Amino acid sequence: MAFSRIPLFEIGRFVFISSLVLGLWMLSPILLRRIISDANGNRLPPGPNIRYLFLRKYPERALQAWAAKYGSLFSIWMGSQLFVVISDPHVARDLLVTNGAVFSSRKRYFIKSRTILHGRAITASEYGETWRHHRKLVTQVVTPKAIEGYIDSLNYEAHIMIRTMKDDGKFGKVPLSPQHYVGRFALNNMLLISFGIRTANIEDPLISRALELAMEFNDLTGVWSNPVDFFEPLQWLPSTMQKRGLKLHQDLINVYGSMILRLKARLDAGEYVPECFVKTLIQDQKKERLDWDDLCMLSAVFTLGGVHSISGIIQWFLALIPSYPEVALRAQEELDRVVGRDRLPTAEDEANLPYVRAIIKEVQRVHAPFWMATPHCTSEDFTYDGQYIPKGTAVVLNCYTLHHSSERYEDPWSFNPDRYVEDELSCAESAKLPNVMNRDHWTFGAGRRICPGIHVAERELWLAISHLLWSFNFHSLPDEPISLEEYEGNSGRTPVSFRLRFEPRDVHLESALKDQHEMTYWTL
Ligand code: HEM
Repeated sequence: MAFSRIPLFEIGRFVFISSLVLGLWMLSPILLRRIISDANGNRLPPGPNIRYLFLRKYPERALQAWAAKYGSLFSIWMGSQLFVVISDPHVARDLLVTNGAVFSSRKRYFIKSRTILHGRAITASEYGETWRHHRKLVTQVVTPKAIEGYIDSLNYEAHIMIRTMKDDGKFGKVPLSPQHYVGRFALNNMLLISFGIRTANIEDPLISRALELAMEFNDLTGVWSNPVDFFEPLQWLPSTMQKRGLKLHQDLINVYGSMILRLKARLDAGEYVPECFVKTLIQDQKKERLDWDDLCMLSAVFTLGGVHSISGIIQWFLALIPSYPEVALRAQEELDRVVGRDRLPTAEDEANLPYVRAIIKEVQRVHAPFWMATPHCTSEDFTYDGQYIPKGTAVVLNCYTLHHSSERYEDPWSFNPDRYVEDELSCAESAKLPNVMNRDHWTFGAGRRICPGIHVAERELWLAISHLLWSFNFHSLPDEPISLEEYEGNSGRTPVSFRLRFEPRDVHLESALKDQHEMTYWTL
């Protein structure tokens, strides 16, 4: 064998030199921080003098410690990629909003952008014409006006969620894991907007399949979780992550692409197809110059993006609420006073229920699903307050630190809905406040890439959480503690699976739901 003829000495020398090169590269920030500067000698924001290859679990804790040490704007290398991390509301506004023309691109992550999404799906698109076009296509189906057109369906899905939880929970006798029920609620809403359909019943196999794909997406697309994203030589080698990414790309096409083809066949045959996002995409395909990858990735990630995020926040609410019976009680008193016990709350009731609204905002603050938002990327060199941020730097919004700042929130580590009880603004309105210290939270990101689904997300969260509070008392199980520290997922976070008993508050639940049955709008 040729290999056996290489002297041991040569192998040892190779290992020694490679380790030395790698070691020097890992420590190169010591030097780079001294030599990288703009024309006026402004250096990079401060930060650790070592390159990291990844931070897999709970990266927000490291961000919190680094923000305390290096300040509100620090820099860090993940492998070959330079990041800056924003941990202050004023810096977030100055960079992401005021200078949005420079701070609104995306880094081309190897796993998320190149392997799974092929650079498509809005979230992975670099800043420019294509992104603008695709974002416009999405935005028009989720404007407040568009939502009014399907608000009854969102309301209906909230009723059905409560109904199935009541029935399967045998009136509070059988403990339930809420994941599947709230996941279906969020999925049905997105399926309606995207394809004009809903899953037929709680056993529909599409629910488990869609939730599985959303979970896999969250696991594979952590901001700092994959060394292969930041260390290029690994990209030339086959790896488990790449294999999973390729499979996920194919699975998304199999599930969502096949639905697109069926919808297109109906259109081609001149059959009735309800107004929905995918119908618009197909009809405008030529005008918008959308290829097959665009169609699949736009519709798949639009649908999937609105599932785990919304279902995650509802699950965090349910994980928290048994520990705060006084909060549930006060919300229920408010609901009973304003809505009464003859019907479930509707979207119109929201303005008259400030405490329920405050609970939702507080859950979004203490359990934002994306502690690091989705990193932006600079498209030009920029100098901010004497600190140089080169073109191509990835920019992380450190929501964990922002949401636990004692300058902005009194007693920030406690769950206290009262802090929002006077806040009459929606999250979308709050994001536009000129004084950022009054902004409610940063859960939906910031600037030109702020979540375009924010209006529909707010509507859904309101309906789901107000319906749950109106309907049930929530009981945790004595032998099954619920962790509020750990979570699943690397990009979007959801609580570790838990069970509760959902006990109907009284007999009124049964009569309020008596006309609510599973139905089908249209099938694909
Ligand atoms: C509670 C639910 C949701 C949360 C917390 C959430 C959060 C986020 C965040 C943090 C971003 C990145 C923003 C940035 O780059 O600054 C984002 C982007 C995005 N979200 Fe959401 N989202 C939610 C629901 C939805 C829904 C329901 C939809 C679809 C209707 C949606 C579609 C998108 C899309 C397409 C992007 C990419 C925008 C771009 O890159 O320009 N999201 N979301």
